[in-house]
Amino acid sequence: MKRGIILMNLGSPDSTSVKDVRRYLNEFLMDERVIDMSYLGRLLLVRGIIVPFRAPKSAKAYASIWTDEGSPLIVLTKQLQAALQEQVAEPVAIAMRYGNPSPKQAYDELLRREPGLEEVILVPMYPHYAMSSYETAVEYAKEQHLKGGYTFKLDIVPPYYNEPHYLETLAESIRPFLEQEYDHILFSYHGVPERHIHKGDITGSHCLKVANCCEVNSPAHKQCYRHQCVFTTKKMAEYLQLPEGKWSFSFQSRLGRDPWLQPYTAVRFEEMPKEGIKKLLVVCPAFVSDCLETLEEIAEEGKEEFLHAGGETFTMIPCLNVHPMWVKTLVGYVNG
Ligand SMILES: C=CC1=C(C)c2cc3[nH]c(cc4nc(cc5[nH]c(cc1n2)c(C)c5CCC(=O)O)C(CCC(=O)O)=C4C)c(C)c3C=C
Ligand SMILES: [Fe+2]
Ligand SMILES: [Fe+2]
Repeated sequence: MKRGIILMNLGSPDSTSVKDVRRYLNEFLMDERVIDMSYLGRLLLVRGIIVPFRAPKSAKAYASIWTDEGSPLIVLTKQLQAALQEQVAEPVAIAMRYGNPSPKQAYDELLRREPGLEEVILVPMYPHYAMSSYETAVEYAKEQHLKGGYTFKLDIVPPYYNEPHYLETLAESIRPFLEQEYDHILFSYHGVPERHIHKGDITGSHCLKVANCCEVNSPAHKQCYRHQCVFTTKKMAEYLQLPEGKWSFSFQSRLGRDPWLQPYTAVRFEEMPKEGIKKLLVVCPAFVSDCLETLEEIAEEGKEEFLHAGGETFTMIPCLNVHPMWVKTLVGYVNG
C-alpha cells in the first residue's frame, strides 16, 4: 500500500503584521464550528467587533513569541514532521486548519512525492475532541479530499486523550519537572464555551446536566471535551503519583462574555498565591506544539499575573513538541 502521512495543526498568521493577523482571525472566527451563530450574526460580530479590536492586540502578542523562522506553532509542527520523517519510509507532510499549508496543498505534496498514493493517514494535533479544534480540522480535511476528487483513502487518527502511549509520553515529558520543589501543578486546557459542550452531547441530557457528569459513564464522552480533559488530567495524577490537593485543572483563552468551561486559568493565577500556592508548575496538554496560547498567554502573561498576585516561582512545562517519545508514539499511530 502506497501511503502518506499528514500532521494537521491549527495554523498561524503569515506574519505579525496587523493585516495578516486580521486575515487569519477573520478566517478562524468565521468558522461556524468556532463562532456558532447564523452567518449574518457571525459576520457582524467577527468583522464588525471582534477582529477590529483584537487584531492589533493579537499582532503584538504574536510579535512577542515570533522566531526568525516564523510562528512557533508552524516551526514546531515542521520540526515534528522532520523528526517523524526520519523514522518512517512514507512521505510526511503538514497541513493547517487556517492559513497555510491547506490540506489540499498537503495532499498535492504527498502525491508529488508518492505518485500512485493509495492511503493518507491524517493525525490531528489535538489529543481531545472539540467541535472548534479536532472536528473542524477533520471536516475541513475531508471536504478538501472530496472536492479535490482524490482517489486515495483518507484515514483519520481518533482523539488520543486516553491512549496509553500518549499518556505515557505526556507523563514522561512532565516527570523531570517534578524533581524541583513545587507546591502545585496546574493542568491548563484551552477553554470552549459551555454551549459547545451541550451541543456536542449526543444524549442531549448528560453533559453539564448530570451531577459530576464527566465521571459518570456516558456515550456523550466520545465527543465531550471536558470529560476528555478531566480524563487526561486524572491519568497524569495517577501515572505521576501526584498527591491529592497538589494538582488541579483549569481552562484558558476565553473569548467574549458567554460562560466558558471553568475554572478560568487567569482567575486561578490570581487566587492560588492567596491559598498558599507559591511555587507553581503549569502544563497545557490540549496543545501538542507550543504556540501563542502557551508561550504568550501562559508563560508571559500568566506568569506575570501569578507573580504579581504573590506567587514566587512559575515554571512552564513545554508541550510535547519534538520529544523523542512523542515521535515514537506517532510512529505507532501511523503504523496502526
Ligand atoms: C487546543 C484546542 C483548541 C480549542 C478547543 C480552541 C478553541 C477556540 N479558540 C478560539 C479563539 C482563538 N484561539 C486562538 C489561538 C489558538 N487556539 C488554539 C487551539 C484551540 N482553540 C491554538 C493552538 C491557538 C494558537 C495559534 C497560534 O498561532 O499559535 C486565537 C488567536 C489568537 C488570539 O487572538 O488570541 C483565537 C482568536 C475560540 C473562540 C475557541 C472556541 C470556541
Ligand atoms: Fe483557540
Ligand atoms: Fe461531562
